[in-house]
Amino acid sequence: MFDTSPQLDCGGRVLRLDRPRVMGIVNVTPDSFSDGGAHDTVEAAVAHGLQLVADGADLLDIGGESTRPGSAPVPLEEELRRVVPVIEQLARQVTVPISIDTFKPEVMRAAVAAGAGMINDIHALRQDGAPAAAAELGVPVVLMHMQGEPGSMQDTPHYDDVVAEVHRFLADRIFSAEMAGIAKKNLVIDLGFGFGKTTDHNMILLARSERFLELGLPMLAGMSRKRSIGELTGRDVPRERVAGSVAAHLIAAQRGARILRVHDVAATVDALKVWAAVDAVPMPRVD
Ligand SMILES: Nc1nc2ncc(COP(=O)(O)OP(=O)(O)O)nc2c(=O)[nH]1
Repeated sequence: MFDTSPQLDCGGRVLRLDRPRVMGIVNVTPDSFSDGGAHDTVEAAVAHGLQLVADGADLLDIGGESTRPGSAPVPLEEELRRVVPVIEQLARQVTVPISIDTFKPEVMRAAVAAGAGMINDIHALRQDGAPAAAAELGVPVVLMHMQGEPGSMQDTPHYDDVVAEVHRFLADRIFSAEMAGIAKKNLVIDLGFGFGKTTDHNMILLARSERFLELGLPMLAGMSRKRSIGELTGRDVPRERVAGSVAAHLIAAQRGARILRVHDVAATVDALKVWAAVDAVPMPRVD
């Protein structure tokens, strides 16, 4: 069922998947929905990445383009200007793997050349040139489900069966990636919480996320501070959605997610320590 090779080789930096791992988010953007502008200089982004590693992050995800609902695309040169120096400096200062959150093949190439060891593609390699770039770079790739485009995806998301449709999409993207020459052991799936989905859709996917383990790949979950958490908790301010985010990611971990993409690393690491202690208790013998 679940891929038995419990690790990813991220450009020489190994990410073990024997237990849920925490991916710390470093958004080098002026407009990310929850922390836009907080780390949009190289110095601030590097300092934030170092802090997240100190807080216990097992890997970092560097993003130079906000994909929040209604966001506008960022030109290639601007995205490169934002992320490459941050990756270069962090790769020299931390030993954990670094992921690049992009769907542009040119950014993938520049980021890996700068020291990134994983590609996090919210478009699941659908951009022209992305499959070839990912195959040539040979680093793990996150394939995420999205319905529509960030600019309009939350207008009227609709599914006849959200689980079946997301499952079918991911199975198709896995096949397409393998046809492009990407080894299956280098693939990670992501249900894409909040990407063309209502809160009901997100909760159905979270509740049924074990269904996706049959695809035989590690699963990433990313609900951190998102609108659905705000709707469920009544917390309008994204930074105030920590407890709800931690709860959602614990549930995702219990249902098989092995990478949790979060803003609040310390709180998530603490919660996983409690979960691991309970998870370690042996099942009672059934004689
Ligand atoms: N694989 C994956 N990547 C993602 N990248 C960005 C966001 C959006 O969150 P954030 O980066 O905090 O906001 P913004 O896109 O506004 O920078 N969510 C995901 C996600 O759920 N999964």
